[in-house]
Amino acid sequence: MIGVIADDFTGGTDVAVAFRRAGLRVLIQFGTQDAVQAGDGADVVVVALKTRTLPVDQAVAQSLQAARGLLAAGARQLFFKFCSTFDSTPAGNIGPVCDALADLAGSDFAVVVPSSPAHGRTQYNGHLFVNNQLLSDSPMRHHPLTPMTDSRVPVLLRTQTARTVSLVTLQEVHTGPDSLEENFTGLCAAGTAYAVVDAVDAGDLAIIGRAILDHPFVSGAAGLAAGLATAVAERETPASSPATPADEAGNDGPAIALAGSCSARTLQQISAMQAGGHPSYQLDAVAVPDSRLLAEAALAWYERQPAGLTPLIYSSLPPEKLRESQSLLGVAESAQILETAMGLIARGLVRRGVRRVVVAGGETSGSVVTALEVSGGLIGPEAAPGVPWIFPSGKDPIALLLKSGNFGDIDFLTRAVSPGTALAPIA
Ligand SMILES: Nc1ncnc2c1ncn2[C@@H]1O[C@H](COP(=O)(O)OP(=O)(O)OP(=O)(O)O)[C@@H](O)[C@H]1O
Ligand SMILES: O=C(O)[C@@H](O)C(=O)CO
Repeated sequence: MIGVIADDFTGGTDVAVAFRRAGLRVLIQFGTQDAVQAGDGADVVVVALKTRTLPVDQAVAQSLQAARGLLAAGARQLFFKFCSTFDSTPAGNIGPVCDALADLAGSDFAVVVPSSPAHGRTQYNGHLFVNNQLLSDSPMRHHPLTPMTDSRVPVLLRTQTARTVSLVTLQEVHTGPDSLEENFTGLCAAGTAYAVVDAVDAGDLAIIGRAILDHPFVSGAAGLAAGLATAVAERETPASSPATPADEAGNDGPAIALAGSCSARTLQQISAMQAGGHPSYQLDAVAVPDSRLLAEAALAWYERQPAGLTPLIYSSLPPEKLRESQSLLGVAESAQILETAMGLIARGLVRRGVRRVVVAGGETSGSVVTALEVSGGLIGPEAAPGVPWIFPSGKDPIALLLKSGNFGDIDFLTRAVSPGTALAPIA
């Protein structure tokens, strides 16, 4: 089994689905728990954490706890999933977490591969590109928590670790898996702890995947997972077949869309659902600044809806209205009221028989997952690149779709709530 430690929730689902695409059986667990549940014959277990912007010592401690759980559950290889835009600061957390996990795995050499071509992230001569733009020229340079103003991955990593970092170029990758493996052995013998490896497409990542199949510790984004998964599927028959409709029976009942993201794409997806005739209900925290009352009113509205048309409950506002709401209630306060309300609503809806819960927004997803007491589940079909259905292992036979604010095309929400979509990929 490969044990993955992801530094955020949506990164966890992204890496999980990259493994699943190659036919592997993948489980995801949200947060560290007493023990990692490897279930019956999982090929990959992902522990999704929220450590990306925590203080270094906390990020290291949580990552180590997750990794120990994965090793105890039988992981033969540890994979640290960081963001494909190398989201971090000079203090970390990628370098310190890699140092700690490498030591735990007894590894004195590891690859570092941010390239994720499916998301438009590629690396050439150590420079990271986002949709053909240098990382430092991309919108990531304005990120509020981890502004990325240098595109040179080896340089970024050297500020975060005292260990030796080397670059392996695309030309070296193109020599093929056997000579790449020899290259890695030589680098390791010469004292390199981390090889930052170039890759611009899936073929490059498949070569790297073959060369690192037996490394005790590797690090990278979902692109590396795809390359590794290809190599695993070539060498081994997956321990168990991927999720089948039979595994997922019972998940195709009534659906709901819950939107808390105020991103431009989510606003378009909400309009598309409304234009398609789906009844919709807006949570207004300014009029009713109380989570419980907001939730009760929304659930009462839900009970009045005719059967057959999947409703949408949302709090999303366009930027100027959002600013108004935030200035009246406070940024953190309004978010807290609405996130708590969404959690209560999700719980009330599942009690009323809803079986497919589609959520837009990372923070909103976090509060729904917590309110539904979802500790993890089986990764199912992909609704959009990097957005898989999740079939939680808990008591309720539900299917969850957690969508990052900007992910998916305009009709994504409409398609996601259509009957049958949890059992088959959405076209
Ligand atoms: N009407 C509103 N007034 C104030 N805050 C709101 C309103 N609607 C939503 N919010 C808050 O805005 C935040 C949106 O964050 P969320 O992570 O859910 O979406 P996102 O940032 O677009 O998604 P992602 O993190 O996946 O990119 C949440 O905390 C939510 O509660
Ligand atoms: O690697 C990525 O870009 C994503 O999986 C991610 O980490 C989102 O936060």
